[in-house]
Amino acid sequence: MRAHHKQRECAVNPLATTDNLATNPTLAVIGFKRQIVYHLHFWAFIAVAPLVMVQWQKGNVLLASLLILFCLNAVAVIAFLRFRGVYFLQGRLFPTLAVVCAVYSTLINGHAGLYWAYPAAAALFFLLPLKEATASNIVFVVSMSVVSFITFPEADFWRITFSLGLTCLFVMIFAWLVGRLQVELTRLATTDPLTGCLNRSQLADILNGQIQMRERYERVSSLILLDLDYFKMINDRWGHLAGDKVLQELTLRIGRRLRESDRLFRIGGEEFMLVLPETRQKDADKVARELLTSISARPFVEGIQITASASVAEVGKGETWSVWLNRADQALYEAKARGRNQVVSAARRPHEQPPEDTEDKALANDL
Ligand SMILES: Nc1nc2c(ncn2[C@@H]2O[C@H](COP(=O)(O)OP(=O)(O)OP(=O)(O)O)[C@@H](O)[C@H]2O)c(=O)[nH]1
Repeated sequence: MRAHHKQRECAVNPLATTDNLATNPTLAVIGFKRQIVYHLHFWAFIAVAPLVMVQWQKGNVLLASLLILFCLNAVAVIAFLRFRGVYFLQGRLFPTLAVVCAVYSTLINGHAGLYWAYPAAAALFFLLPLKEATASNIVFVVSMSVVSFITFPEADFWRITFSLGLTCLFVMIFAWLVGRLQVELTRLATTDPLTGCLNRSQLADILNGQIQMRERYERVSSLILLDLDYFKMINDRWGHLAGDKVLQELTLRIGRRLRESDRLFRIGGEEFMLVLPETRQKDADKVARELLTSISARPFVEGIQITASASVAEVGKGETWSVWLNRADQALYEAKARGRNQVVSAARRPHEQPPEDTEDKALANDL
């Protein structure tokens, strides 16, 4: 029934994913974006570095200096990504310098500078968020139009304006579709298709996030494991499709009771896990009991009457996510063993004192 511990516990440095496989979809997307930034800066450096010499020899000191800045920024971005896993200056300098260099180079070098406007326009969509890239490109196309109007004959001005505008439009549509595809693929990879609950892919990350809140800010979260009782019998008696509908309705019933910040996972066939941020054991116990009541009180589709068992575990100090989950798992076994349709609170680890006790004692002393 349960195989949580197969999941790897290590947090992966997203940049390390240039060569390794990411352990969850979110890390895969971050790794993908970083690879784009990395390769763009690398190849831009290779292309632009020789131009520094060319422009210097031609006496275009300002343009050569801008290109040197461009190359230094490329080296810094690559180095920061490689060794620190962060963007140097948020990756903003490349687009700015690329646009300024292309405009200025066209102004002083004519067509020789103009050719660089096309890759610069496309690069903006790979480096900036879509809205920012679109706005920057509008400014870029307008600037290039003005420069073309000054530098070239009228026929060339129209050609440049339209061809550059069209290039921007095509890349924008492509970037927009890639963005949508990425959101859709992430959703598909992180959710269970039957119920829409989160699947196990982000389980470790979300539990680790709660553990960090506990360690850094003393914000205590709890988790609930909830498992339907004798679900096999439902499938056997009413069929698999009816079983599926029960799982879907169960998800709706649980969802109605949750807060926006709570997370609902389907971690096994008929086993669910709820992560309740900033919720102490006592309050999570109450939620679990209410959930069991909402499950057993009313029949499901086709009059199917079912109950569930649950366990509740508040995160303990110094616990890893697998230890935390394991405590909840043991308590769920206990709930099943005690006869099902009940909530069992996971035992604290021996050295931990429940904070409620301290509060209660203080209250007793006051009285
Ligand atoms: N309809 C349906 N059934 C599923 C799905 N996933 C798992 N199951 C079934 O869920 C049942 C789980 O059976 P068990 O693990 O024995 O659990 P149980 O019958 O609920 O018994 P206890 O948990 O001990 O109370 C199996 O019959 C699985 O085939 C699903 O997506 N849809």
